[in-house]
Amino acid sequence: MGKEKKLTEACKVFDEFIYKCLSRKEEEFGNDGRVEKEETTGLLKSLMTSFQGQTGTSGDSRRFLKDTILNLMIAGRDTTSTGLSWFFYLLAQNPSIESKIRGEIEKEVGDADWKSLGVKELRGLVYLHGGLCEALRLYPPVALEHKSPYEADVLPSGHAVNENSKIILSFYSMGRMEWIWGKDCMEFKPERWFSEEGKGRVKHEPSYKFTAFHAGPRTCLGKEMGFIQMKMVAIAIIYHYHVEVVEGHKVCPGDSIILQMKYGLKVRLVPIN
Ligand code: HEM
Repeated sequence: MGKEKKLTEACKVFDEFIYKCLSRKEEEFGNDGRVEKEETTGLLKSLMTSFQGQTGTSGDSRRFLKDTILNLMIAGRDTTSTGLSWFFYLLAQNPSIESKIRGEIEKEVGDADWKSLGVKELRGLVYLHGGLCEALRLYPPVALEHKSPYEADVLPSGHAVNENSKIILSFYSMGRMEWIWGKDCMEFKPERWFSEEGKGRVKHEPSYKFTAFHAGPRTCLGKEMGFIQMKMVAIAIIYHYHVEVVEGHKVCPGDSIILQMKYGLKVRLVPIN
């Protein structure tokens, strides 16, 4: 019926797609299904190597692998794309920051072969890193979280909770609280993330303060990967284009688990000469 039927059909499409990818890789490995460690490149091959013989709770090793891949796809897709949309929206409101980031990219990356860009080169892009952190602070893709305690407990605030309590955390609100981020908490300010110890270094903020990736034992496993993906896309766009939001286009959050834009982000890309 309705949404449930659509969801069941969508799950089937996902499963078929992932099983097909698995079959292709299995063919590469030959009939005995063994994967030699030295040959392993890419995420799928790495997972297949590490999961050999493991079945998870399903008791089926192929299903376990499929579910893990699906989990990574769901966790890592809309979060990074939503983070990037809000980042470009904020850049469009702050063209001077866009220019500073472009200057940094030209200095640190320049005409380098884009395909060979690695984590080392990305580390030097502190302005870009600060800008992305600001976008995630002001518009965290996972804006709300809820948790229930395992057993009755007392929170550090003094509030008593029991196993039926539902604790709602608003990362969106926390990113905009003056007592956490200071008087300029509503400003998009990449400099907030510069270390005071030395030029060109990023300031570390504890995950219980910068909560976009959650904190504690169930913190995001793909944080570093998410930053790498967002930086690669941001560099490629900012280096070549100035981004303008189309005049009159309405930007506001939609009603979804992920803080997506209700009407998307319509932009005009103006080539940089
Ligand atoms: C801007 C990008 C991202 C943001 C803001 C983000 C945010 C989060 C948050 C808030 C959680 C906690 C969810 C919860 O407890 O209910 C989480 C969990 C998780 N994330 Fe991310 N994420 C991002 C990118 C990624 C990427 C790229 C991957 C992997 C490809 C990934 C994999 C995961 C996984 C596997 C978990 C579950 C961890 C666990 O429960 O033990 N994330 N993420």
